[in-house]
Formats: sequence, structure tokens, C-alpha cells
Amino acid sequence: MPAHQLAPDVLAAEQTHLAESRAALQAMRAHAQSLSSDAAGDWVSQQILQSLLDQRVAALADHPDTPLFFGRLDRSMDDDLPSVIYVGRRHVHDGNSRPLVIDWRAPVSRPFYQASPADPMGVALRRRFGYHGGALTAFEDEPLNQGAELGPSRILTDEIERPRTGPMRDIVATIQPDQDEIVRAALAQTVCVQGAPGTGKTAVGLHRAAYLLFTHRERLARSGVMIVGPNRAFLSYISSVLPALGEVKVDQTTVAGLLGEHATPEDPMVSAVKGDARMAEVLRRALWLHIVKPEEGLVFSKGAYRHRVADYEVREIVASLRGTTRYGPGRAALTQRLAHLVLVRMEQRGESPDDRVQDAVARSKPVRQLVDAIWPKLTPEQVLYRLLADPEFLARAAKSDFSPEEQDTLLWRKPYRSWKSAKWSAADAALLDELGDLIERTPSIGHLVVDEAQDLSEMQLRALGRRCRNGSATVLGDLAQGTTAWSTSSWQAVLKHLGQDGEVTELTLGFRVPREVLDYAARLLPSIAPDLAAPRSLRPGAGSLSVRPDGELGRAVTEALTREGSIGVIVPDALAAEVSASLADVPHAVLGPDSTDEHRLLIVPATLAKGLEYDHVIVVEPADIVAAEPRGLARLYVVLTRAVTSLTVLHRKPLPAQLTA
Ligand SMILES: Nc1ncnc2c1ncn2[C@@H]1O[C@H](COP(=O)(O)OP(=O)(O)OP(=O)(O)O)[C@@H](O)[C@H]1O
Repeated sequence: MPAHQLAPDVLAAEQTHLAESRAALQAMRAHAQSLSSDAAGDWVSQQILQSLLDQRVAALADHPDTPLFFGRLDRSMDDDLPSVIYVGRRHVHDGNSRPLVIDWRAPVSRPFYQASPADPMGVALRRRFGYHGGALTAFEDEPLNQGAELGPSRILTDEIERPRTGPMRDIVATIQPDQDEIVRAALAQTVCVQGAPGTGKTAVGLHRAAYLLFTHRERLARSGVMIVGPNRAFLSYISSVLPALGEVKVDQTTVAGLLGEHATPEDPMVSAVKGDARMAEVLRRALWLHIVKPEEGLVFSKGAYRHRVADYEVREIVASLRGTTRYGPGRAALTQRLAHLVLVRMEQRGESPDDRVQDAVARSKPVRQLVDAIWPKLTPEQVLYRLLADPEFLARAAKSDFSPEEQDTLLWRKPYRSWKSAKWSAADAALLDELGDLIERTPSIGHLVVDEAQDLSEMQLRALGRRCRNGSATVLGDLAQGTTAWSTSSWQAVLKHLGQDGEVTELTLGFRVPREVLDYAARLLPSIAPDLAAPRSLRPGAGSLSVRPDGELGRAVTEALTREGSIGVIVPDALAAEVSASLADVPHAVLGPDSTDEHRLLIVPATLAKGLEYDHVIVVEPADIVAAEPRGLARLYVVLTRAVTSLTVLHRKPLPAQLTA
């Protein structure tokens, strides 16, 4: 029997604390609203102050459907912290600055997630609260100082089984100890998480971002935090989690959003070669091959005088700059060094030129012409165009790093007319980005969270790595869910290409997928990732799996509609339109790469299912999903692991042998 049914007085007292906390939050908000930006000295400061005040007011909004606190700790420590602490999404204090709710990210809240009878962390009793809407309806007590083992938490399983509607929810109330370790890892530490489907990797990455922003607010406000996900439909799915945790200033983007939305289709074999880290050295050589050995000096005329810089002097400057700077700054330095030598000549003639003269010389035609001839201004597109269109140039840049066959694979079958008309692929985007960084330094941010990282090429990882080269990263993924031509088979390799030293840790307990379904999907593992252990699931989910030969889609959908929660009909991409037409009588939407649709019933092309989840999943024709792409079995594994409550597999063709074995 839940504890609250035995102790109605306790529940009533907790409800009173909730009402008091809500009133205090309202008062905090009213106070923030009463503050004026008029005190600022000038218009710009006033605008900045007003925007900060607006953010503060927005952050103090009370969402009536969201619990203000979800836990309580009765502490047994003799220190100057309160003996009772309520843990919630944000700090709330009363008019005397007495804390009524403490942010889940504060160090004092940590025992809520980590304490156990074996290590009570100074806590005598942990209480978990259950809510319905915004109303506190239940609690569960866990005595931590009596040495007795704790039973399973009903509040946790209820939370996981609560039907999905709309976007992903936060998990602050139920973060598990091993997840909490990752969430609270130090800012300087790069963590890499391998985890089976539904172990909470995405959730953990988002909560880590929120934790770091809270703990290192000022530093990260300057340097920034960014989340990189697999596609925009996924970003839309996760978009509410950070705002619900009070964090609105985090960039959430895709690799394409970061590197350029290039998507010209390309043979996966070609993409695989372009994604190889060996390309980095080839690109570096290709860029620097554009520097021409100076054969002439410089003549600068001013009035009756001609100031000369000899060819050997130009060669010396170029040699001293080569390899010591990026290409762009090198070009600028060459210009200034030439101008400086001209100034020295002027001084030798008794003139006394100042800095303005040096700038004028640097901008003068003879200097610009000479610099353009020996150190030409280049864009990444110009260099990559030449590399992919010109076999001789490619051979000079590639040397022996790529075999003649590989070089042949890299070359365009039909080159474009010019770099301006070239159409780039997703793999090219990472090459352009690498060249961009060889020309001008890419700025680094404070922390980067990369989801579904197993799918990134070595060159894409380098591109992400340079965006956090002065910071750290949280790298999340599952080697078994790699579906690209360049999917990795080693997290050590991922960290190496990212340029980060980091620990690889594993999440092993699945929260999303019922055991019966997970065991079924895991039959594919020996074929797709033989080194990974079979995943475990928190919930048995008896009766959650149904496999139907000659299964009827209409009937499966009608059955699912009688139940609560979201429904995803996952189909081979090529069948999406046909399946949608066959369900014309039922309100639904087809998920697209940019979708933000919140329909209860969605048709989901298999290639977009990654990272998403639905209460009820109906998978149509697994054999076609497998046949559609080289890593089709891994795609099927992703597809079969999207269900929270039920999975129905419909097939007319024989199932892949691994599933029937
Ligand atoms: N501690 C938790 N408490 C409650 N729910 C949780 C917890 N951890 C994870 N979940 C839920 O489990 C589901 C799966 O989480 P998430 O999407 O983060 O997993 P994932 O490891 O990224 O999965 P995949 O690899 O399949 O994309 C989500 O609905 C998430 O809210």
C-alpha cells in the first residue's frame, strides 16, 4: 500500500508546503516584474537590463501542470544547511530568504539521486512525490539509515509508463544513480556514453547541459553550450526538455545545420572515402599547394622614388610564414611584412612614415597584386572543387595517402563547370569545414553534446571537435545503432577524431522498451554488434510484442487507437506515401525530416525513427526495411526499439532469419 494511504496527514502537510512554495514563487515573480530598467545609464544598457529582467520573469513562471518539487530529504547531518530539503526544478525562497525548494542541480540535492542504505550521504529519509497534473497526490518513503534494502519505486515505473503525447519530457524527478554520475561529471571532463536503446542517453545529455549551465553559469554564458542531434524532427522532439528545466539559451542543431545544409546524393562508397580522417592531410596539402614560389620582388613607387623589395626577401618571408600560421592570417601577415619592408626602405631614405603609411602601402596595388600572385585569396569551395575535379591536382595532394583506386573514387564522374555551380554532398560539407578551419580558425564553444555520435564520419567528428577544442564534450550513442556508411565500431576512435581525452562509460538498463520487445530486437545484435552485451530492460512488459504474418495494418491501427498514448507506424521509406493513402480514413500525419507535427498517429519513414519513441509502434514489412540500405539490419534494430508499451510487427514477406532463429 502506498505510504500516503497510511498517512493522510503527512500528505496534507506536504500539500500545504506545495501551496506555500507556489505562493512564494508568485511573490518572487511579482518582485522581478516590479524591477525597472530605468536605472541603467544609457539606452543600450537599459535594453540589456530589460532583456535580463524579462528572462528572469519568464524563468520564474509557475507551470501549473509541472510539480514545483518532486522530492524531499530529511537530513541527519549536523551542519548549517536546513535539516529538511525539498528538491525541485528551481530555487524558491520565502520573503525571509528561507529556501522552500532547492534546485535539483545544487550539490545539496545530490543525495536525492545518489544516496542508498549502503551510503546514506547524511540522509535519514528520502521521500518521492507523485503528481497528477500539478496536484501532489502520493508519496513514497525510503528510509536510508536503517540498513534495509529498498524495493522498486512505483513512482519511477509510473513515470516511465505515463503515456507519451507530444515532445520528450524531462526526467529530473527520476534520474538514476548511474545517469546522475554522467549528468554531474566535471565541466572539464569529456564523457562518452555507450548505451543500448532507451537507456536514457539523450535524456542524460540534455540534463548534463542543464546541470553545467547551472554550475558554471557565467563561464558558459560567454562560451556557450550546443546540442547536436541527428535530424530536425529529432530536435523538435527534444526541444522542450531544456526550456522545461529553465534553460532557454542552448543552441540545438544538426551536423548539417552546423556544417552547411549540403545534401546532394552520393554513392555511399564515395562518402565513406570522403569521411575518412586521412582526408584532413590531403586537404591541408591541397590548400598550401596554392602558394606559388615568388620569382619576382616588389617595386613600390612614391613620388620620384622607387622602393624595392628583392625576390629573395619575398621568398624568405613566405618560407617563414608557411606552416606557422593558418592560411588566412598567413596571407595577411605576408601583406604587412611586405609593407613593413617598404617602410624600412623609406626610412633608409630619410623619411619618417607612420602606421597609416604602412596601411596605405599594404592596400596598394603592387602589394595586393604580388600577394594575390603568390598567396592567393581562397575559399574552401575553390580548393575542394579543384581537388574533386582535377585528377593531377588530387594526385599531388593525396600523395600515397590514398590509393589510385581511392583517388578515382573521390573524383567527380562529371565535374561541374566551376566551383560556383558545384553541388556538394553531406560528406563534402565536412571537407569544406575542414578547409574553412585551415584558412581561418573556427571559434570554440564551452561544451558540446553530440547525440547519435556512432553515425558520424571521422571528418564530421573532427569538425565537431574543433568547435569544442577549448572546451569539453558529452558524446552519446550506441554502436549497434550505426546506420551510415561510416558508422564507427569504436568509441576510442570517436574520441580520437574529436580530439578529446575522455572516459567511455556504459548505461545498461533500458527504460523505454519492455523486456519482451527488447529481447526480440536483441536477436539482431550478434549480426550487427557482436561485441555488445544484450541490453536489459527495467520492465517485463508481458504481452507487449505481437508478430503477425499477413497482418492487417488497418486492424493494428484500430487496435492501437483504442489504447492511450502516441502511435508510430514505422514503414520502409519507399512505402510511406502508400501506407498514408491506405489510412486515409484515419487522422494522421507523415513524419518528414523537418516535421514538428504533433499528431497522435504518425507514419514514420524508417530512416527518420532514430532517437524517437512512441507508446505503440507498428512496424511494417521488416524485410523491406533491411533490404533498403547496406546497414539495413541495424536500421531494423533501431526501428524495433522505439516502443514504450507495445510493438506489433506486420509482415507478408519472410522475416529476416536472425529474428526467427
Ligand atoms: N531515469 C529515468 N526516469 C524516467 N524516464 C527515463 C529515465 N531515463 C530514461 N527515461 C526515459 O526513457 C526513454 C528513453 O530515453 P532516451 O531517449 O534518452 O534513450 P536513448 O538511450 O537516447 O535511446 P535511443 O538510443 O534509442 O535513442 C525516454 O522516454 C526517457 O524519458
